[in-house]
Amino acid sequence: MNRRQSISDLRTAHPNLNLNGNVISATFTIPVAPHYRKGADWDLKPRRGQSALLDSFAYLSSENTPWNHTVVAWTGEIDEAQDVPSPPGTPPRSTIHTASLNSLSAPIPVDTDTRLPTPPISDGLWVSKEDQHRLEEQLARGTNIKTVPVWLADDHESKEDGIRLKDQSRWRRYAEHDLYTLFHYKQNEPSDGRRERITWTDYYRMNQKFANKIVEHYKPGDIVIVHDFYLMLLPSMLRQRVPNMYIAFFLHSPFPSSEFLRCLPRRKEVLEGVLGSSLVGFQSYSFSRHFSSCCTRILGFPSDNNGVDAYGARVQVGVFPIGISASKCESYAFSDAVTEKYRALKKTYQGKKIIVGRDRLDSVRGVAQKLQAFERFLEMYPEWRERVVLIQVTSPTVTAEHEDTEKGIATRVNELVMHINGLYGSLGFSPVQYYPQHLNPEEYFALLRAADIGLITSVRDGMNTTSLEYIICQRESHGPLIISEFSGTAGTLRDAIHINPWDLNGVATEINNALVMPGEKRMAMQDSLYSHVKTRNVQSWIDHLLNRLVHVLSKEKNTRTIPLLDRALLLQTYRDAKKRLIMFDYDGTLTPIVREPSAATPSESLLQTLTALASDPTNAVWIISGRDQEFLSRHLGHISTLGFSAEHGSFMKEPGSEKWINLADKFDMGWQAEVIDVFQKYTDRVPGAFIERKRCALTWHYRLADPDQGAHMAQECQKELLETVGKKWDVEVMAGKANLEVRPTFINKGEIAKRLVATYNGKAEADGLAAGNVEFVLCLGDDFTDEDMFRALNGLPEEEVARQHVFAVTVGASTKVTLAQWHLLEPSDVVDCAALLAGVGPGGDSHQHQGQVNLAALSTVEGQIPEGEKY
Ligand SMILES: O=P(O)(O)OC[C@H]1O[C@H](O[C@H]2O[C@H](CO)[C@@H](O)[C@H](O)[C@H]2O)[C@H](O)[C@@H](O)[C@@H]1O
Repeated sequence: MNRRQSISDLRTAHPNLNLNGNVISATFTIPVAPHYRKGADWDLKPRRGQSALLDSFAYLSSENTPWNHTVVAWTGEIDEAQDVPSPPGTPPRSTIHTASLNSLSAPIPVDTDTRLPTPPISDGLWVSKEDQHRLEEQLARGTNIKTVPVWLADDHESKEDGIRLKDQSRWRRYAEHDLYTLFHYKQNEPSDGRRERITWTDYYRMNQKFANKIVEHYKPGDIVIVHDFYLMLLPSMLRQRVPNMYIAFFLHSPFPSSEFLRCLPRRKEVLEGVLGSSLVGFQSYSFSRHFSSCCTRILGFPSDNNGVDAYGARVQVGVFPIGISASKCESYAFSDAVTEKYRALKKTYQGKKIIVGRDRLDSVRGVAQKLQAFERFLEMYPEWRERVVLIQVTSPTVTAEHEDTEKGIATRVNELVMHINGLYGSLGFSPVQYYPQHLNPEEYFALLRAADIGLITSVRDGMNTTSLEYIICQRESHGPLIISEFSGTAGTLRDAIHINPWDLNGVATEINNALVMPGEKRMAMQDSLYSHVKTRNVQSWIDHLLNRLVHVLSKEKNTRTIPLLDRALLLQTYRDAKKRLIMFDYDGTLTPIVREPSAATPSESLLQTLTALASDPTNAVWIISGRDQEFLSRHLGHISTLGFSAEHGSFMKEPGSEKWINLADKFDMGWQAEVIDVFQKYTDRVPGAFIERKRCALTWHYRLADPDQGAHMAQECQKELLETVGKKWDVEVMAGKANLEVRPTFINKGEIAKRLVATYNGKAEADGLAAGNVEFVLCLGDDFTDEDMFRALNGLPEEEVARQHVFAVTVGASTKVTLAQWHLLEPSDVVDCAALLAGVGPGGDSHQHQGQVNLAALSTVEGQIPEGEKY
């Protein structure tokens, strides 16, 4: 079956999706490290690390999948190549034009370059436009992974004829200093925000430049997979620009519990950024559970084990442990060159058992714990002294950001090695053989084959490639794998020996157990691990992630995404209308949701905007809220030209009038006492919960309670109310935003919306309004009580209001399940739009007269937000 056929099969299987077969992978750096040669072809070298991810890219780019694959990534730090330039068009010796999989993604960093690194150029490296194009060409055609580079530089450094690259590592600073650290449960010093403001701005702008590049290349039907903690804002930035884009996010690193994530000052932005995806993937179940629980505890979004309800849309969360390219690893590990080195190693260590460790020099890899456990082992089991050697290879850490902390670790590790060798070594033998260096791939695989035990003691990691490569290398000798339970990989390797690296006695005991384990048991364990690594390889990982995304997308209840409100169309319709009706919900629409209901007060710019809008005699402006009269009168009552509907339609107050009309006065309120009893029972059980007593409706709030307990008890309470009060009285029990509300069924906001349209249609010039029907209806709301208004407006006959004159707008995500036709993201956008109509500036000043607003500039391309507007 060829590619085109497979894609057409996919389309047939998912007719509601518009898949075109393209996959864009957004990852931090391009698969190769480019070295600049002014006026000549770039020198492209293999990039260190991330072998599994790069293998998945190579696979997606190959003929073995139905996908047409492109990688979008930053060039990485660029330095100048130091060899003699070749004439343009002639590939230099070291240029990777037909880079093989092996050289691009060697499991051990391959660094054939022995030259000293070029010193950084203080005023930056100037790269001409022509040379930029040359690299783009080389990456598009010259490698086996089609790559589109993102050029990162300050705007004032990007000129028409080229780009100046200065302080290039700034683009990784926030991710590596703040996110990487915290995600691995390491705490930075508390911050006064000054340093962070700069690094965060770079992080934000870096994500934005990725979004620009992807949107530039995007075609409807493309799938975008965003990788790792460098790009956590990207999913939402893309969603804002192209609401119906198919987006998945995969985190390669661990994800911490909410108790830890809370320490991050930008925790909300980071979580919200990821929630722009339809599917969020993690290495292990505990990381996925932490993420969902952070969304609930930090953002207040309901969640369960399978996903998060964010802004009214479902974001699925899943577990996809990454694998390695097992067959590539195997053929390399059992090549003649490696076998030769393996034999040499075996000879050198004849009569000794070999324990092997290969880690990056980073405190989370647990090298110090490993050495301490090994020392304990030699102490507890003296019979093994001089008969066991630990060969520990430690590659230098990659980031300059952690240089200081990692220097301390290097010293500690050296001290431990010397201490153990001093204690248990002799002139002719050192029990710890320590190699702080990069190994070449042949030596690395030979070592993994020669070992009798693989020992991984990381205190935190997402996925551990060495453990998987070790399993492949032990195909014939069946050496057990001892792995830390804190490694994301441990959960998938059930037949490995799991240890707690903080329990030195436990690790020592397991080393001994592994050494004395009978051959049959070792073989059985190895068989199971080997077949796991062979089948759960990197190819099946990416297939699984993509299949799951397609499944999630096709099962989405709401395959319709709603466009961002077209402000130009809104303003034009507003200007053309002679009679207008504008209805605003309050909480979550005009003011953001906050922890305490009493704290949701209107901002100064909101008050000025509402005053200006309602003072236009052509406008009827109403606040239609679940709030009571007292709250609305206290905060908005001084704007006499506003109309009010309180408690979900129970009370009304006309513009200019002082009198509230009770629409529920004929209704028996006997139900209230019964509801209060039930609410009280749950309030007693849930610390932080409280009852809001209004004149008619009653609300039970649990936003201040533990989110899990609150949500669970709200379900119980709702069930109880439906079975008791709900069976006796004609009342509705509604689950709102961290609340439960009860009100008479016949009263709702939809009835109010219908009533207002009918009333204003009937108003004549005598009432100060133009004769005839309303010619502009704008209705904005955020929760499901506001859906009643949208439903009512959608159901009105054309004779009452023309369809093109109605703007039903929900506040939330474009993927929200709603009856509205448009969306705005947050209350501040609502205030901006209202200010636009009222002809006042965002601060409430009336300098921006209606006639001066440029309609064309307001137009949106599939919901595009102009760059910088949201920041
Ligand atoms: O119809 P609305 O104007 O949207 O009012 C609905 C309810 O909003 C209030 O509660 C909600 O907002 C609070 C402030 O942001 C928040 O703390 C609470 O968790 C939300 O449920 C209000 O207290 C209720 O009376 C309204 O019915």
